[in-house]
Amino acid sequence: MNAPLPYDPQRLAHCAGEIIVNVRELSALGWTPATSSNFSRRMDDQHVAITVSGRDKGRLTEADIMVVDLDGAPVATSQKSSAETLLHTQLYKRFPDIGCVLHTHSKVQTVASRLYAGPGHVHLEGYELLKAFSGNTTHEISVELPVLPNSQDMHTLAAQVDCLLDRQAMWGYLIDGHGLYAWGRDMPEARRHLEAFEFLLGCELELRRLQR
Ligand SMILES: CSC[C@@H](O)[C@@H](O)C(=O)COP(=O)(O)O
Ligand SMILES: [Zn+2]
Repeated sequence: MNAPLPYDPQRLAHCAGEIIVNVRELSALGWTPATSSNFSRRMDDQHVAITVSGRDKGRLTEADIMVVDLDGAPVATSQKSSAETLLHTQLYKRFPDIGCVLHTHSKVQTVASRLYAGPGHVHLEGYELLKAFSGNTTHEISVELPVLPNSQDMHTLAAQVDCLLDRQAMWGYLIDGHGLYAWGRDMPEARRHLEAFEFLLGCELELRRLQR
């Protein structure tokens, strides 16, 4: 007889459903080219539903979502989780109220990451849409979106993210030449943050083009 699962399978089905529906829409926008991007949802205080590595994110089914623990180790499966699992689990481990992490590779995000890698951040100021980030109530603020150097070593990247989180509150970061990470307490909040970053980065790129 199989050992009982250490998590609630109905909770996994719910989280997988949420990921599949939302990621299909993000993919239709062209934000997940060539199997890139990864997505996760907290299931409980010890388990995370996350995309299996290498899958076409525009065609996810329940078989493409697996469970890892907060250290990123697979739970009750031999599937291989996202190559960037550690960047998800570090956020769930650090912030018990974070419930969803979304990572995409849109062209806007990738171009912006290249242009702002030098300064190491994108300065966003004066936009009404800054109110899309939870905690902000006015356009009269500024948000610094960090840009980290890319690495294939997730421990190096995670250490850089931890350093930033020690210094500032944030809802996302860019990785140079790579893409964007954004998160929130649940799927709608994470998605709102992701869409707000995408829109604001698009505005900054457009302004640079017009001011040339
Ligand atoms: C297809 S290149 C992109 C990958 O290297 C990676 O950055 C990515 O976002 C997807 O990796 P994955 O292991 O499928 O989660
Ligand atoms: Zn990636």
